[in-house]
Amino acid sequence: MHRIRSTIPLDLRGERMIKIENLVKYFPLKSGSSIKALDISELEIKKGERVGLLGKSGSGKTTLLRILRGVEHFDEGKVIIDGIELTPNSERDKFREVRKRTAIHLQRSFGLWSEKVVQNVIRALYYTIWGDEVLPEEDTSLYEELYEKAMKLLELVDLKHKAECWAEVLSGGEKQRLVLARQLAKNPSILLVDEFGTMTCPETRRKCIEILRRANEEMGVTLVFSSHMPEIHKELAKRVVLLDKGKVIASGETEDVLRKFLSEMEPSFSKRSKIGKDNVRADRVYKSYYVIPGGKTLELEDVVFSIKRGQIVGILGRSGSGKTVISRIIAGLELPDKGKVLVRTDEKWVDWSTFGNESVNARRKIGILHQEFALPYWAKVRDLISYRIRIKREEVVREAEKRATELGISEKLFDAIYRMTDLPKEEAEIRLMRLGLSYNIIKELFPEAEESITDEIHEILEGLDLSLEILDRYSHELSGGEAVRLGIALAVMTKPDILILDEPFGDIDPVTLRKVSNFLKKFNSINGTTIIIISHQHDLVREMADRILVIKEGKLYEES
Ligand SMILES: Nc1ncnc2c1ncn2[C@@H]1O[C@H](COP(=O)(O)OP(=O)(O)OP(=O)(O)O)[C@@H](O)[C@H]1O
Ligand SMILES: Nc1ncnc2c1ncn2[C@@H]1O[C@H](COP(=O)(O)OP(=O)(O)OP(=O)(O)O)[C@@H](O)[C@H]1O
Repeated sequence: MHRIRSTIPLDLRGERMIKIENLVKYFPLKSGSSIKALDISELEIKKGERVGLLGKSGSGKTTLLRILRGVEHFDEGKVIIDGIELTPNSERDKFREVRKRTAIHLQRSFGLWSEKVVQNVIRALYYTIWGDEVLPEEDTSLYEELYEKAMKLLELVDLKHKAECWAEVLSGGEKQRLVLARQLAKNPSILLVDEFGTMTCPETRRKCIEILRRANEEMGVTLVFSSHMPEIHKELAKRVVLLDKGKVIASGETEDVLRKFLSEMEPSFSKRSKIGKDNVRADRVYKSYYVIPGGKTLELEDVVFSIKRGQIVGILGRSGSGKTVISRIIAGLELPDKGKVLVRTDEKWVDWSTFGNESVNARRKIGILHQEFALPYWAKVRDLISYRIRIKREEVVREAEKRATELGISEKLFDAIYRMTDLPKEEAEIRLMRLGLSYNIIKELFPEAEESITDEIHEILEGLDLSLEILDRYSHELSGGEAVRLGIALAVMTKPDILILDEPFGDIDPVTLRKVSNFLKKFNSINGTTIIIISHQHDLVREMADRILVIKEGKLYEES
């Protein structure tokens, strides 16, 4: 291991909180082989330290955090966490004990209750006392006491104003802060945080950094976090540990470790795509959401813009400003309350509010990566690719239309069903249920069949720095960054005319990110694809985009 000068202040060189010795972790794969995810000979973290974990996607950060949380078993070595020694043969009780002393905030996984925001925190507070996430009866003194404490935590994470909202309707960044409030409610000795900054706007990110710093300084919580964002390490870490293929290869002062890591970055590709005619138009779009209780959550007013073929357009705005909503309106997955959104594919303008064959044809040319995308857990990567190719292929759609006619499904209903194929499965299920249908209708209309994985698809995977070996893995056998890159691959491999990427950079380290942004710029240059990117990584969006649109207080502005 390369030791870099450490600047931990003397007063923090206190008692040991975590000690790792000769830790080895393998993941057996369904295919029969296995992956060595961690191989750490030695690592020690003191009580009260703030340690940042850095490393390329797949280097083992999440696995290490999960082991420290007591939810992941390992194969060799010893890990001592707050005085509790874990080995591969430790009894379950030991792992349970570790879980009582730690709290974790996982990447893109919110695990929230389908209840009011404040009740989510009340449950976490209840857990600290009784070890179960129970919601006490309202109108009891216990409920009131926990309510008051929960409101203080919500104030700390700047969500007091959303206390009475249902958790589902929070934006990505708001959910992230709610998760932080829930973890702090558990009053842990060690707080483990996996990629908290990626789905939040710079302002919320600064707030989260402040929350974590205060939890560390005022509550004495030892903080171990992973982040792909150099600025988060600079602002929050007292020490950075660099992982590479499961090994600790450097540990020490933030600037030094970052410099070592970033030296691997490839040069940026200069984009040179041809810009064509308009192919997206928003005409005086209005959209608002209300929730009961909670009131108005969004009011977009008089949104007007057009985008040309071949342009890369970034959409920026604070957390909760409506970026995801706009992207879904562009994709025809939400309809405006007033106004129109039109897209042009195959030289024809299609208004998403008119259901029918033309909109089906346009949908074939749309690629979308959702912010809260989740790959089906048990699916093999190869099968996910086959499905995505089929669902956008013209002959397959024409066959599906014929089957729909035989089943008495109208052209308009077929379009409504086909739109669901661009939504995450859980959401599609809910929407289909509202139409009186089940998800089986999609399987019936689009029967499974194996597609060949062409050289072109191999090139896409490799361009996104994904090894072809993942084709035979299951989606849950991928790291967070590998899953997002697969998500991008699935969105681009059908060569859409319009590609919408909602937070595609979140879980990716800067070195891999450069490869991904270069890949997208080359893809845009070669295919003339219109790319709409929503991301809180503002510098990168500005570097890639031809234009920037900003949403502020319900209005959309062109940045000059
Ligand atoms: N179906 C819905 N019902 C009620 N409110 C909603 C719904 N969908 C979104 N909202 C609200 O609209 C606002 C904007 O949400 P959106 O997800 O577009 O934000 P965002 O700008 O993408 O934020 P982030 O950067 O945090 O992801 C939020 O306050 C959210 O609570
Ligand atoms: N459940 C699993 N089954 C099989 N392999 C896994 C599993 N989870 C992770 N891996 C593999 O173990 C290695 C380490 O993964 P881990 O998620 O710890 O990486 P990471 O550094 O957190 O990556 P990222 O930055 O992409 O989130 C990767 O090669 C990954 O593919």
